[in-house]
Amino acid sequence: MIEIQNVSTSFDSPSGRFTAVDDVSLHIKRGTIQGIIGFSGAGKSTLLRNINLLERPTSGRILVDGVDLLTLSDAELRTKRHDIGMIFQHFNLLNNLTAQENVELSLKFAGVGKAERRRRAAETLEIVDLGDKAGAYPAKLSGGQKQRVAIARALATEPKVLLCDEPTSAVDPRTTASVLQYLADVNAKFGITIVVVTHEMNVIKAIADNVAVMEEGRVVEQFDLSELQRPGFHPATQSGRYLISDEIQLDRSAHAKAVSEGLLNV
Ligand SMILES: Nc1ncnc2c1ncn2[C@@H]1O[C@H](COP(=O)(O)OP(=O)(O)OP(=O)(O)O)[C@@H](O)[C@H]1O
Repeated sequence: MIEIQNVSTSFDSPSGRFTAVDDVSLHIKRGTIQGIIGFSGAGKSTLLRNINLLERPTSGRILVDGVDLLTLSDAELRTKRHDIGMIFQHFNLLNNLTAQENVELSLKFAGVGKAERRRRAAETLEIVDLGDKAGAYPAKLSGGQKQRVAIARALATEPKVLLCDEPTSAVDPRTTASVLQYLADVNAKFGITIVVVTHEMNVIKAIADNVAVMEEGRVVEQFDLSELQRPGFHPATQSGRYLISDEIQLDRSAHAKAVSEGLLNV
């Protein structure tokens, strides 16, 4: 589904060229929830932003559904990005628009007509249980509600991939569980492939199928969440204490059902 091949991303800095992502290769299977974890500055957000070319890699290839994004024209890339939704730590909603209008805006950019925009935005807000907040401005919403509007906005164009950059870092622990539950449900219901960047292992443990550990721009280790008890983890994984974090309890029955029915091939 997502093939990250030998991707490097460098920036100019006052002290010279700085490599934020250093020769990373990662294969993310369709329908899985892939976690990316690491300390601050490890390159996680840059790698995530490489996937939709919000940050263009300096070298390497990014394939989404077999399409090499770096070969696309600007117009082709704009169209392809409708398949790749994204949510951010600080929600990135427009404060002068209502929840409904924020969601409609992404549909407008996707070229959807006015009546259809209205219908689809209302429908998508229902998915995150915010139908009753459609007319509310962001200032009147809690952090969790804002993130749910952001999820609705990302889902409105019916993406195949959802990129999540620290989706729960700006909300309290109880709201974290609720936001993660919506992400888990969206994955199970629509088979959307999700990539979650976080520095919190309990987030990864709650929803991810696989995790990649980043350190200094490199993926130093990848493992399946079922392997947590095995010995021999990389020092970065051990020093991050990623193996012993607290648990967040979610209802994963929809996920288990989707796997047993073959909707999700994890
Ligand atoms: N546009 C940019 N220009 C220059 N340097 C950048 C740019 N974007 C990121 N960096 C640098 O690249 C490194 C990796 O940043 P990145 O945000 O990807 O890390 P991260 O693991 O997501 O960290 P955090 O958890 O703090 O968000 C950092 O040192 C950062 O300062």
